[in-house]
Amino acid sequence: MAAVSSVFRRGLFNGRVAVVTGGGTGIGQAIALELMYLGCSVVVASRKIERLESAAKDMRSRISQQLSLAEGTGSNKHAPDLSVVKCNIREEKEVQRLVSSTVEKYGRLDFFVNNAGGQFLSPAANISHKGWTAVIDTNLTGTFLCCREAYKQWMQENGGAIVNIIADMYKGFPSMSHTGAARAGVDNLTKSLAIEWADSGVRVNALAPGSAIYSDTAAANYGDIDLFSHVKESHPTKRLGRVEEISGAVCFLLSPAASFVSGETLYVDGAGRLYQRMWEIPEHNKSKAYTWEEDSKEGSSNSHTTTSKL
Ligand SMILES: CCCCCCC/C=C/C(=O)SCCNC(=O)CCNC(=O)[C@H](O)C(C)(C)COP(=O)(O)OP(=O)(O)OC[C@H]1O[C@@H](n2cnc3c(N)ncnc32)[C@H](O)[C@@H]1OP(=O)(O)O
Ligand SMILES: NC(=O)C1=CN([C@@H]2O[C@H](COP(=O)(O)OP(=O)(O)OC[C@H]3O[C@@H](n4cnc5c(N)ncnc54)[C@H](OP(=O)(O)O)[C@@H]3O)[C@@H](O)[C@H]2O)C=CC1
Repeated sequence: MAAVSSVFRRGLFNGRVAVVTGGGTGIGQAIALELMYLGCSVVVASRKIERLESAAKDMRSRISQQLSLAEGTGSNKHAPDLSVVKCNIREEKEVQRLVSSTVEKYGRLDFFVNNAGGQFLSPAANISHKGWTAVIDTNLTGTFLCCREAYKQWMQENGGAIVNIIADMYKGFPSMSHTGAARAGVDNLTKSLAIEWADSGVRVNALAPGSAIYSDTAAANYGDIDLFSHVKESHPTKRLGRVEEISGAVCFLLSPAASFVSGETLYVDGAGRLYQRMWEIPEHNKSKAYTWEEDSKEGSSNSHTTTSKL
């Protein structure tokens, strides 16, 4: 049984309740596991209910084994609970039900982690309207709906903390322009909500994982294209990131250690955004320099008369 651990102190989140969208796979699963390890009950939500339920079964075993080992006993009065909810974050009513059923079941909602998301590789010129809409609806609108419902149904009156998982779109996102645009939208939404909801005691932050956090499900999304090996070679660390390197940072943002951190985007990317070359530009001579010589030539479309300059 694979281990679960944390650099944070055990019991840090005892009695707390979190929703983690996309919490059955990859990064979301690690976030859910670390929160549970720290005492938080978690609701994981996504579309594929069978995969989610099977993941939850495995997660419960891992956590109960880990907690028993750590306590040196088979029982733990703070044992955190794990629930699954089928939810497509693109559907407003499903998001409303996700939040209402969580509040109904647990009587509170302290943390909301907007992790669900994704995209496909494509040059911008080939993205269909439907494909663009699918990615924007998932990553931008879905995240907005989750934030809004968490706030309206619980956090407005009771406070809380939200973390929005975005992506490394610091320099644009060629080959995934739809997700770059959506995540930049969430980056900005995060700042707006941090201000609008400050008077309710709600902190809202974003976390941008570097483009190299390996999980089988993340890799499977790209079929035969070995995206992660490609990224690894051009990464300053010369390795891939691990899901627990993201979950620890999410736990930090949710914890009292970040009580004065809001409206921030934390890049967890091993400096990848500062270094990575992510798009090959073929040799070409299409970039024409502006020169005063050309500009002032008789008949040039850019030439100005003295009058027009005034
Ligand atoms: C050099 C670059 C380095 C990049 C590094 C990588 C960094 C990022 C890593 C990650 O994010 S890993 C996580 C990956 N996980 C996911 O992406 C999972 C979630 N993804 C999805 O659910 C889909 O990708 C989706 C498109 C967001 C939604 O899919 P869904 O199944 O719900 O939509 P559909 O209704 O099937 O499709 C709608 C529409 O979208 C177009 N489309 C979908 N997939 C592709 C594709 N592979 N290629 C081209 N176009 C696609 C298409 O128009 C679909 O409509 P139809 O044609 O099917 O009618
Ligand atoms: N891995 C990486 O290198 C990076 C990842 N990210 C982002 O991190 C997040 C987690 O990705 P990762 O764990 O790597 O990849 P995964 O593919 O494992 O995770 C994506 C998760 O999102 C869920 N999901 C997708 N669409 C929806 C939807 N419409 N409604 C509800 N749930 C949905 C999926 O579940 P289901 O199919 O059951 O709905 C799945 O659990 C994503 O937002 C991803 O884009 C960002 C940068 C880099």
